[in-house]
Amino acid sequence: MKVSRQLTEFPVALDQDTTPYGLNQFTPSARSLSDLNSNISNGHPGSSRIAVRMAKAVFVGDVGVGKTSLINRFCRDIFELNYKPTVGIDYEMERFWILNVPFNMQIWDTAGQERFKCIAASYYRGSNAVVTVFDASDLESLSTCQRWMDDAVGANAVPPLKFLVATKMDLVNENHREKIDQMGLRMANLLGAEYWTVSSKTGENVEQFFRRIAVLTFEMGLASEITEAFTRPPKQIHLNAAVLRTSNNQDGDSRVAMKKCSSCKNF
Ligand SMILES: Nc1nc2c(ncn2[C@@H]2O[C@H](COP(=O)(O)OP(=O)(O)OP(=O)(O)O)[C@@H](O)[C@H]2O)c(=O)[nH]1
Repeated sequence: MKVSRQLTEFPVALDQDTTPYGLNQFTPSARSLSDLNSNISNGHPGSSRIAVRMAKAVFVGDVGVGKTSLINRFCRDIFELNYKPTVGIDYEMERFWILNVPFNMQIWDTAGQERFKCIAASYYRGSNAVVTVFDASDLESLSTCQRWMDDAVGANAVPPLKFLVATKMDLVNENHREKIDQMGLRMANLLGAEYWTVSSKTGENVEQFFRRIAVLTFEMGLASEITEAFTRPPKQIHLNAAVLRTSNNQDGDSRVAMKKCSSCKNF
């Protein structure tokens, strides 16, 4: 069962750049990815005391290309033919369980309309993934993808993962698919992005696409934590309340002294 909830208030935009690796620097191994893929679900495997991990994905692209429809298909399993423009920005949170670890994906749906650009752009920071969307039945929307991607990625000190998504594939004639794929792939290569084709109307590839974002951002977060743990100075290791300090005395013995952490009331 998928858990989805919409917040009535926007949480504060993440202002920390927590992602140290971009797609170019970090290529997950096929084995670890398949392991993760076989262990990912949107359901609850049972209660867990493990801390919830979090990632932020931002969707950008021209007016009416299908950003909201894609998110709605995944989060609510609905599709509406009536076009309702996004005003400013919208937000969804989706819970995944990966290897029994709870993982929340913040999904930020930005407005394609130029007049909302400033509002939307203020939410680009702290993204772990940027998804640039174009309409496969209107290739003019492909030409603006580089600008959307550059703007969203450029707001992050740490490069996020990049995805280029062709929507409305149900409107594309079979004979044109190859041409769309060629053009989409060429643009994706230029952007350094992973390329996907989806249809929010039929649901084609939608679930797989979001799982892919979840798996890659989760794995990237872990890699980041591991790197941080191994590069942290060994002389200061915070263990909840205590600060353990290792010092060498003149005889070369290693001693461990416990010091009260300044922020801790009880020790
Ligand atoms: N046939 C078809 N129509 C789609 C698909 N995705 C979106 N649409 C239609 O395209 C129109 C625009 O979709 P939205 O999802 O609102 O587009 P958007 O990118 O969020 O637009 P803005 O909020 O203005 O930026 C709507 O009428 C949708 O029904 C699709 O996969 N297939």
